[in-house]
Amino acid sequence: MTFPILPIFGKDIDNVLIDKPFLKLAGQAVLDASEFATDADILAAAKKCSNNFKSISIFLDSVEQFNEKELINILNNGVDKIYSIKQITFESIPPSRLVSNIPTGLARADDMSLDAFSEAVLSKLKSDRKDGLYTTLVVDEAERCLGLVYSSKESIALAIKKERGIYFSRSRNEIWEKGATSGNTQKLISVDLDCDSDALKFIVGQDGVGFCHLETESCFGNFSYGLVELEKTLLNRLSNAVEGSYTRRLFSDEELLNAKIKEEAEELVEAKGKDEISWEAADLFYFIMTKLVSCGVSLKDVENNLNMKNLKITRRKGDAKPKFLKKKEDSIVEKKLKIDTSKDEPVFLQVVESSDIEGVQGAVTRPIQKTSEIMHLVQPIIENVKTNGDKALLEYTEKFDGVKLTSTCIEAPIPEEYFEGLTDEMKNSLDLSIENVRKFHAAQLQEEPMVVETQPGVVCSRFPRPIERVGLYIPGGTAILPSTALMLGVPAQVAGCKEIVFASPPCKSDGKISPEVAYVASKVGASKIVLAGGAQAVAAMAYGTESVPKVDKILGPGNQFVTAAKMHVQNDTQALCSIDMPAGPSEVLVVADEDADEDFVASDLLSQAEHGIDSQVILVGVNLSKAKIDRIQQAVHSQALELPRLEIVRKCITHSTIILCKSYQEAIEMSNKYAPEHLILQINNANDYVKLVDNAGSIFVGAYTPESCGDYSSGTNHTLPTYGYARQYSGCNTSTFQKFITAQSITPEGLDKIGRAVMCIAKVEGLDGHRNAVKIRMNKLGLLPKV
Ligand SMILES: NC(=O)c1ccc[n+]([C@@H]2O[C@H](COP(=O)([O-])OP(=O)(O)OC[C@H]3O[C@@H](n4cnc5c(N)ncnc54)[C@H](O)[C@@H]3O)[C@@H](O)[C@H]2O)c1
Ligand SMILES: N[C@H](CO)Cc1c[nH]c[nH+]1
Ligand SMILES: [Zn+2]
Repeated sequence: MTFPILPIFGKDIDNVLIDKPFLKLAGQAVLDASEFATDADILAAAKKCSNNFKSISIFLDSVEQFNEKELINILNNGVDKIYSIKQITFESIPPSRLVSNIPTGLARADDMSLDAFSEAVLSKLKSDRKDGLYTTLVVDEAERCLGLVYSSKESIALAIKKERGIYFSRSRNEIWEKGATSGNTQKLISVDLDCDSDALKFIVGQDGVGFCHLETESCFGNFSYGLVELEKTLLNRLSNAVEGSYTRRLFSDEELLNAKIKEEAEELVEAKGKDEISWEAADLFYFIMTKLVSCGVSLKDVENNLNMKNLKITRRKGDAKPKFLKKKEDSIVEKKLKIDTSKDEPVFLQVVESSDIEGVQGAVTRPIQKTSEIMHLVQPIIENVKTNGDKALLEYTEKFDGVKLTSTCIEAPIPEEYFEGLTDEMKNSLDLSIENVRKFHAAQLQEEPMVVETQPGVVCSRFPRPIERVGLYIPGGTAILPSTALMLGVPAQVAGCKEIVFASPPCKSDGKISPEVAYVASKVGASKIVLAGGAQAVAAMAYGTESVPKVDKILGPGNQFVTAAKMHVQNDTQALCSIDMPAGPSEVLVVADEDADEDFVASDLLSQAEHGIDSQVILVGVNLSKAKIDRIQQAVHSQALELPRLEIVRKCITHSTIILCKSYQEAIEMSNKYAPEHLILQINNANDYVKLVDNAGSIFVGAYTPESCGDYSSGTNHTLPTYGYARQYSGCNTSTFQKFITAQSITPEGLDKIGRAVMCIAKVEGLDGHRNAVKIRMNKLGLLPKV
């Protein structure tokens, strides 16, 4: 702050500013404390000043006028400095804030004339230019540069007098009032001198289209779209937004706006990585700015507040309020479960009645990010891999998986070192699982063509062909999944795919793939293992790179980045690549009745909860008593505490629920609506209810059928549709690795049977070429009457 005048105000500050508005241009003010009785009076005056001045200080004759606590209070509430002739030092007050030397330029505001004010500025200025002018930087209220101009002593005096942007035009050699002809005028807000007093800074409020004669906001073009521009847009929308628009809805529905702020804040909390965090933060800023504008609070007000907080000399401890650290229902549940929470925070599921429509809606909402948001994050990754191939792949592996590799793939035959550490027990377990999966998938293989004679002489057939080159994604972010390798590799082999490529993120510690995944890869005849994960692995297989072959279909589960990338490439005709299904974060819905074993129920819920924080587990209870619910919650809690992935489980459980139904029928309907990846029936006569299931990836029937068996060894596939896609997708099966070709063969007799129908329909479609292809043949066969 180098303005040469520091006006000192007494109690009558308002009237003085009405009489002498030019004083505001100093941008700084001092309050004479001798005119105020208490620290509260000083702060009230300082608050009033804060609208007009960037900096406010206090002048004390004697520091003893206030005690230490009061001085701290003054400095903690936006006062920059306390000037005091008689000095005392306090340990808790920095010497830079309690100053004994009286600043230069201090002058009584009520005695100050306009001429004296201008003269004080002009006498301080020196010009280093031949024409005697002063370089003047013009900035807006957010201190964004509008342009560079020149001022003369006369133009400065006039600018101060009229409080407008008035400069000296070198081209016209005359005083120039900005906007006098264009209407793009400027209100002068404050004037600063630079460190050696040879240049000025005018802070102005710019009216009209902007500062530049080319009608841009600044002489350097328009400003980029940051918070200041967002504020302008929203202010504009506040007065002009069309009825029915989203912004209008937000302005008029406070509850919706507040809910969006909470929602975006939560998404920001959960966001990871620079891109995702900046994306979520931008969303949050949007809703916050909407709230500010709708409440008449400006960005400047917020900045003033930040400034004030920055001046605090004592700070609060900053702990979060308990309600944000613990779930609201904790206390009830603690009582109910009688859990010693001092040792272990309870792991419990929310409970809702099926009649609570909103509660159920919340319970069955999957904790996933909007596809559009994830797409925005994966698209640049895909484009980069498409353009830069292996180089980009290696860079992303270093960035996301923390491994610096020199080559992207392991080629078959996989070198021995990759199998190190594989025990016989593990090999036998994998062999048993592979065999069961092979049996079940081989049984699905249709080898003979299907032949149907639809009319005498019209033979239609259909036969399968393997998809030639398949890319199998084996997740490896939070857990290494050799079971997924076999669930995908075995049916690919059974179907007869010619090239099987595996992709999986490499292990952080040694940059390798797990020996179990390597073992399965060699058993199913994979030609390569791409050491990469996420969107980058999907892109590499979809488009091919120098080392990764382009495949025809990509299969396999993965997190939201993997799923979004699969969906992107399948929509890109350039990739010419299909996918199996959106198989995202694991989920389970367990239907249990009063007779279900609570330990079994809890273990099934936890087995999927441990997959990832974005997994979801739901228990649909049929006529469960309160005591039963408590026992299930207790079992979930005590089993969870023993799990190594407890922290993941805890997060998953925060969006997992028990829904209470009144009948088996209602429970199955609830499940059909949710369309779970896995449905577990732990109810009496479970088999009888299978026929009522319309939507589910895979069903586990009866108390002794844990979902884990399907995950590993029984024979069914564990790559299954999630997000509710079980409504329209099947889980992975042998036909997922095949396509079907149809063929037909027609004899003259057959042509006689269907030819007229073909001609008739072709005619109505206006496709005479089609009609002719039949007509010519039928004519030659003498099947049509001569005309
Ligand atoms: N539906 C099914 O059939 C099925 C089967 C098995 C597993 N799953 C699910 O698969 C998922 C596996 O997820 P995972 O994370 O453990 O492994 P993953 O291999 O799917 O994902 C790990 C990769 O994600 C990428 N990634 C991580 N953070 C990123 C970021 N901020 N930006 C861009 N990329 C990023 C990295 O490249 C990393 O290699 C789990 O949700 C699990 O529930 C589903
Ligand atoms: N349950 C997962 C599918 O949602 C598959 C899996 C692999 N390993 C253990 N489980
Ligand atoms: Zn599982």
